[in-house]
Amino acid sequence: MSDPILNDKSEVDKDLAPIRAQIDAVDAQLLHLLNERAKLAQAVGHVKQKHAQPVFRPEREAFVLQKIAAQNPGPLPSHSLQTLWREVMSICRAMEEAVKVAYLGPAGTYTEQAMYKQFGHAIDAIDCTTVDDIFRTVEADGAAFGVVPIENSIEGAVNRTMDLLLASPLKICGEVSLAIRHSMLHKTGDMSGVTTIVAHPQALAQCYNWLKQHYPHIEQKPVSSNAQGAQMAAADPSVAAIASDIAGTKYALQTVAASIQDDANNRTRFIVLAKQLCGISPNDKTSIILATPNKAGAVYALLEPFARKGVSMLRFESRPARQKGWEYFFYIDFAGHIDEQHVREALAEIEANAAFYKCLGSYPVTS
Ligand SMILES: C=C(O[C@@H]1C=C(C(=O)O)C=C[C@H]1O)C(=O)O
Repeated sequence: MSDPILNDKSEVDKDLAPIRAQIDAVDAQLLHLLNERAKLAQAVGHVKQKHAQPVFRPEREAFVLQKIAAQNPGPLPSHSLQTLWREVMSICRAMEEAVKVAYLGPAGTYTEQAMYKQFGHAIDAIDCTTVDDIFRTVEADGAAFGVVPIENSIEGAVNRTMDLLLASPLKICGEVSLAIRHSMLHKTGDMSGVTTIVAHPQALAQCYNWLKQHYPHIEQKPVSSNAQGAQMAAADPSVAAIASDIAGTKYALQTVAASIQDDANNRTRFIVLAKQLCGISPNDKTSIILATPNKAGAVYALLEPFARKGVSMLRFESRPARQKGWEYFFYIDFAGHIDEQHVREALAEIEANAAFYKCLGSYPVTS
């Protein structure tokens, strides 16, 4: 007697065979088209080389991603296609040259995730130990780009990044927003012998209530990155780390508890640093730093051209000024690009009246 399961299987195979043949044919077309695209990127690379132009053009990539969403006939969701296209562009870009990107390492940090989200994986990633190191590396041409955290939805601004932006000649040419989900990680998963929980101070703060509820008596120790904490936990079972599941997998740790951050909508925004300025994209924002004379109504008066010229402010942060004479530096993000007429006019007035003015750059908005 014939085996019904085997029979079924051959029935399934018979039904699948023609569809799989079509998939193979589509793959062959995709393969051809992807290589055609790569050859065009190579041709673009030659032109750029001739004119000494940068390989990575964030504004052009933003246009490509916008077109993908606008022309998408479905059923694939646009955001998935955009993720795919970022990788396609990354691979095509690498045909011109693999761009060097400095990030806050070691491997397994959220900054690494943000970097790959922005640049795709076909890059030359350089891990740095501090935010200062990233600025220095890009300033010294050790990398064309740097990715650093700038603000978290719970903890607010990353002060070191803010302070370095004030002094550095580097420009902002992109931003990345990432959902931050922390896990409690341990070598075996058995927390009974754990005496120390390590993480970046921001991660410890983002899990404050959860830690108080679950491990109130275990000492918390800040380290320079969550991935460094994960490395420590991998080497010592008396240490547990708070980091991403990606870091957990990278360092062969068990997840004791997932999504332990106090706010489910915990997000961090990262910026991309470079020496190059970014052209106009479909949707831009601009970052500036200002200081006003210390008198009543000065901030209001200084920013009035924004209202008059129809420029929308997106973010307003202040940092104490260390120099004498000014009380605060104001870090302002607003909608628009410095090459747009109304923005240029508003900024010219603001610059003329400010005690201090610095433009950090215009760059594509990303969600
Ligand atoms: C091909 C280019 O170079 C890079 C790759 C891009 C792509 O693959 O679409 C787009 C912008 C650049 O970062 C280009 O500038 O057009």
